[in-house]
Amino acid sequence: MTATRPLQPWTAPTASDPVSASLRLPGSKSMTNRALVLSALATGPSTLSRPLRARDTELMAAALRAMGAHVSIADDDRWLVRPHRLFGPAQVDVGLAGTIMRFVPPVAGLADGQVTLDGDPQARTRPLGPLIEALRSLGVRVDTPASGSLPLVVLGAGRVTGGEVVIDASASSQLVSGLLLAAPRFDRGLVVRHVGPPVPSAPHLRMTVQMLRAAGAAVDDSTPDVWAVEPGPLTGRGWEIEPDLSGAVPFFAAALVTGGEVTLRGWPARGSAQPVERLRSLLQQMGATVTLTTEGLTVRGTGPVKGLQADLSDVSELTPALTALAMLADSPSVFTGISHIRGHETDRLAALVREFTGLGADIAELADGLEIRPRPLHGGVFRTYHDHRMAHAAAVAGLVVPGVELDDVSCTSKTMPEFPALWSALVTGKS
Ligand SMILES: O=C(O)C1=C[C@@H](OP(=O)(O)O)[C@@H](O)[C@H](O)C1
Ligand SMILES: C=C(OP(=O)(O)O)C(=O)O
Repeated sequence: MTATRPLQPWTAPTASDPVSASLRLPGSKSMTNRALVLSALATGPSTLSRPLRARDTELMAAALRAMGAHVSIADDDRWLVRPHRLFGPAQVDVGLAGTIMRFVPPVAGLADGQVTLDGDPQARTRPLGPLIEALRSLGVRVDTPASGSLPLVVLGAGRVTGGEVVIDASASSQLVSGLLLAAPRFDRGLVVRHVGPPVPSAPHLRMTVQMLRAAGAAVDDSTPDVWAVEPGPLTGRGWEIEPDLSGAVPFFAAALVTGGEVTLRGWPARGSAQPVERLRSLLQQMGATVTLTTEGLTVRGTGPVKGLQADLSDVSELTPALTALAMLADSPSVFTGISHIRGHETDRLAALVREFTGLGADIAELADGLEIRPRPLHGGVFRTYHDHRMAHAAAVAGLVVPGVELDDVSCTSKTMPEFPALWSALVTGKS
């Protein structure tokens, strides 16, 4: 729906020295967009401190505003949300954001009137059908094309009865998160039961439950694959948005491949909503040391990068950056549990294989993952397919492979518009 951005070709800078940086990175996309939704559904005003300002979050703010919420994002460090009765007609541009296309339709069901959602061409191919079916089974009227995806029209009745719903959420955890975030406002609350192959991204589901509880909702997630949300008010509150751990991973990868050191400042001393222990373990297995001090979260490269055999289903959005690391390792890697990332911003398994093969890599697609046997790479064109994390992967490889030419780096605006500048500063030692 939004005008297409002009492509921005970019040559990934090569590092001649180990990187050494202490960075303050933008806020978490996942936390910012959950906080915006919960705030719009609350009984009183909320603030978001240090939110992420990027395409995904600005479009979420616009979506909620289009449905009647008062959302002010003028101040970079403090966004304000004043809830208001939700109503249509409203037009929502989801861009390429999974969080908008999966979190907004249940909210639209609560609005009084028609809400139309559409997005980038690639958004129309991302899995949405199970959520639409779930909403229909709850009595929400949703019109879609025969493909069962975007563009869709939610004919909100101003209320949703709620009850119980069965869904196959193996294509994306966001199909469950979207239902849960709006569920306290359903007349009877909601029980979501997943039936099918495993739901990926468990830490994101835990984040959904944690943030719902922080907003005053009663949620029972004690039975695997079942989530029960009581009906009740959500309270307005002050949300402290943590720095984005997934966005930090390419910077940490830079520490590994150059034998340098990167500190992510402003990391919560304890109690993060993001899977930091899991990341720590993965990076340590690849040869890093990871320490948490009062300054922040520090990753150091200690020698050669080591290959990794890992099921990445819980942290699948890290696959592109970890694949770049694996390319530069001293032994093979196998990543499994990530068949669903074929439905991310692009088919990431196919895209990673195609583009790294073009740089000379030995990389093969598995039924549910990737196999990488490191060998010397060479420069060349690397297509990013509108996918911010493809750009991150190319940037990591480019640190040690001269001449990695991205066809477009503007896709990083999805979650970190400042990525090219921050990356160049990291490499030139000016961060
Ligand atoms: O809920 C969220 O904020 C997210 C959930 C995950 O989606 P999938 O379960 O589709 O992988 C993750 O990959 C995405 O980047 C963000
Ligand atoms: C899968 C991702 O995004 P989305 O929230 O659009 O699903 C991602 O950021 O890696």
